Amino acid sequence: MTIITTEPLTRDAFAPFGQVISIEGSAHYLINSGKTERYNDLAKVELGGAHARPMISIFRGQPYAMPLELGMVERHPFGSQAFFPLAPRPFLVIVAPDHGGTPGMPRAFLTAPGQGVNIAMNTWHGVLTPLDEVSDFLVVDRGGDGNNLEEYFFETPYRVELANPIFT
Ligand SMILES: NC(=O)N[C@@H](O)C(=O)O
Ligand code: NI
Repeated sequence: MTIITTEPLTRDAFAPFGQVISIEGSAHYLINSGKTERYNDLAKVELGGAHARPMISIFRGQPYAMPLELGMVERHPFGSQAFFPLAPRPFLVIVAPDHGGTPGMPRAFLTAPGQGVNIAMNTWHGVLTPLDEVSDFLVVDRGGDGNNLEEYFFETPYRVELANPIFT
């Protein structure tokens, strides 16, 4: 079983797969008579296909034990998909490049507390993967016509390991 070791989530490292959603390092400006900071336009929402519309949902995800057995990745051909944690806890973001319609070697990013991601349209990714405890996420993705889910099952699962133990 091929081992994938987690790496820290950074904007540069994640750029081929989407954007990092975070207050840290983001431009912002005051609104509401100076009572509110607006961290503006943090990610690129992509909506394709017929009758496309944005959807806002909340996902309550069960935690996954580590090391993780990764048997499948998926992608959404008609839209991006953003996950922002409603509690400042790390979670796992697994993505993979596309090689002629099938996923290449996956990468596993471990978020810092307060980081979320927007996975670009048609990008291979693992499903929402909370760690340690049940976690709620605000999700922005695409509604509309057509099948917006393509799954790929690996012949042999990967084993995803934490670079450093984060939960004691
Ligand atoms: N199926 C669904 O809504 N969620 C997945 O797309 C996921 O990436 O978790
Ligand atoms: Ni998805």
